[in-house]
Amino acid sequence: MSETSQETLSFQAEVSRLLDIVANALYSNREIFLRELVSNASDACDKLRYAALTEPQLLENDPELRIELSVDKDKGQLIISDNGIGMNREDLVESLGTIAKSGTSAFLDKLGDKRGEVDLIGQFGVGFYSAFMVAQHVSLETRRAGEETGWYWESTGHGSFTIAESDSAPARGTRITLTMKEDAQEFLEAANIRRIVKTYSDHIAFPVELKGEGDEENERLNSAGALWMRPKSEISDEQYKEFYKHVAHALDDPWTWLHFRVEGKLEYTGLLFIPSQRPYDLFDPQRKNSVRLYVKRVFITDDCETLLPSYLRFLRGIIDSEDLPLNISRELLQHNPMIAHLKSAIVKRVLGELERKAEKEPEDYVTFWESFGPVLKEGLYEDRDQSEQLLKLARFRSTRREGWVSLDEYIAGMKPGQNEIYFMTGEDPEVLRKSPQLEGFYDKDVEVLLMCDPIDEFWVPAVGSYQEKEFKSVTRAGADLDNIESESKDESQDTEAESEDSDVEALVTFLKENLSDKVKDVRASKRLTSSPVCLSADSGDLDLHLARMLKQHGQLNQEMSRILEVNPRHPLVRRLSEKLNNGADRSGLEDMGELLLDQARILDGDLPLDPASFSQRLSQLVQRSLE
Ligand SMILES: Nc1ncnc2c1ncn2[C@@H]1O[C@H](COP(=O)(O)OP(=O)(O)OP(=O)(O)O)[C@@H](O)[C@H]1O
Repeated sequence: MSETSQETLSFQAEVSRLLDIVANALYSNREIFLRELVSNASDACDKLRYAALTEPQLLENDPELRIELSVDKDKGQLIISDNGIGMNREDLVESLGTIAKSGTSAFLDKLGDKRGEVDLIGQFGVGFYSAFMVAQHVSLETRRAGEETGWYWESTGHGSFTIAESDSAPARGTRITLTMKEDAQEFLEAANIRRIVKTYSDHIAFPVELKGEGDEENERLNSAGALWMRPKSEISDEQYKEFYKHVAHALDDPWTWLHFRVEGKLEYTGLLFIPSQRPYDLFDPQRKNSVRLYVKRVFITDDCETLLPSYLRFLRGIIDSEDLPLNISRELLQHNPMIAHLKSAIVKRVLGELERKAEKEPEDYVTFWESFGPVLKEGLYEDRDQSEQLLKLARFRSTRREGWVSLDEYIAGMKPGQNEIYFMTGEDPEVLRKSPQLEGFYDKDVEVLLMCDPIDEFWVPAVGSYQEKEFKSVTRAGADLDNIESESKDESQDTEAESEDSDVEALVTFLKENLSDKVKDVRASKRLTSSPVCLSADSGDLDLHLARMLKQHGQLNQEMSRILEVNPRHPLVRRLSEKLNNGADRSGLEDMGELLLDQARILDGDLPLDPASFSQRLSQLVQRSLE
């Protein structure tokens, strides 16, 4: 390196934290560092091949792209070279000093002291930095294709790295030298290197070679060639899994994969994976789709926004087209009608496969749903053409079952006289289960779906119905249980209910007058069985949970006026009613009315309208009862 240009730079704070984790207690199988470095070298070759489509001279002097591993036992070094795209100074500082991934800080915070957790770090993928699991010193010489200046980079992984111009960098591409830690000498053994490459990197599309000693020829370690072009029968499950880890930069096993070839007017091959673990940034709006697009085996981009709908953004893998033009820009490619065609074909295939899984392996399907259901549901809102099929695939928590229920199962279990699909939204199914609004539904054994993903608030109104059955929120007063036949009750109970209603009529009128500025209406409730009161929304009004969510996010300023339902069968309500009918002191009853309303608000997860007055009223009440 040339001394004059040498500079020492600090790693971004997140990188330092990550390196600390990586170097100390990361994976039980450290050997995957080699997979990561070979994978990067292969990506670098892919990038060069793409760049050479428009600038063929970049490949001119050295057209055979390849990756070479060599060992210097005396120095305890493993060297990984590629003749791919290489890096210039900016690339080096950007790529090997910072982490561009969004949500890194949040991720590291989450990792906290659970440092050993392979699962978590595996979702994140540490790539190049995994070299520090086995190396005490990492140096790198590189020259970007088509550029004059070569660069040197080195670090021991503690806080900083050094960068300088280099005279000895390869003519093109990157050479990484790992000086191994004392306890990582085993990775200098040819037998181990052979085994590791065969295990993890056999599918790499470029030759991976082990440099021969002295005059010996290089030894080819992998099969090379695009894995997805081989017939399915020649690919083992292990090979599929390793390929997934390479394309997805993941450590988990895929939940399933689809490998298909389509011939005819448009020809393409696809190898798509559904991960088994939910990536940590699945809901990050910055997150990109990462199905890689190839044209005739040439990698084009892993950022073709129009190739997948965003509700399938959990997919990983490749699509390799025979028809797309090789030489158009990535931007123009996005809008090529063939991409739209590919997209709809992928959607059809993936949803078809999910339907098959749901039917044939329902238990396994549920594990998929638990990871990716909330994302798939975005499709209900975004892609109305698929909503029928997506609704078929959706699974829900419900009041009547422990596990998950499909809409078809729900409909099959509907009660005589029930025409609607009842649901309730909230944050936690267990809290919802105890909601007073559900009492009447429990009483008549009518199943209610419990929806707890934020997206549920949006797709339900957009979709409206399934199999001609409308979705109806139980928090709307309109969700009337009168029409549904009850198994436990007979006609005489209905007339009884009517007389109960008329008993509390005066109380209802009284509360209406007194609370007119705080509620829209007061009604004798048909649904409450054990709670004295609850709030509900009028049929045209915003659902309770949605209104609360919007308020939290500053999207709704005013308080929505609600309906107060009182339970005519509850002893407290009946007692109040009697008092009123017997001409009791009205001001005491007014306080009671206020307390009932606040109680309903609390049951709904809200604060009393005026906490100070609430507390005062409550104290007075307790005091009186003690006297
Ligand atoms: N051999 C190489 N040739 C050219 N560029 C490389 C090479 N190795 C790494 N890089 C650059 O460094 C970047 C960071 O690599 P790193 O392995 O840390 O992350 P990644 O491959 O982008 O993603 P992941 O962390 O998911 O593996 C790469 O995106 C690439 O730009």
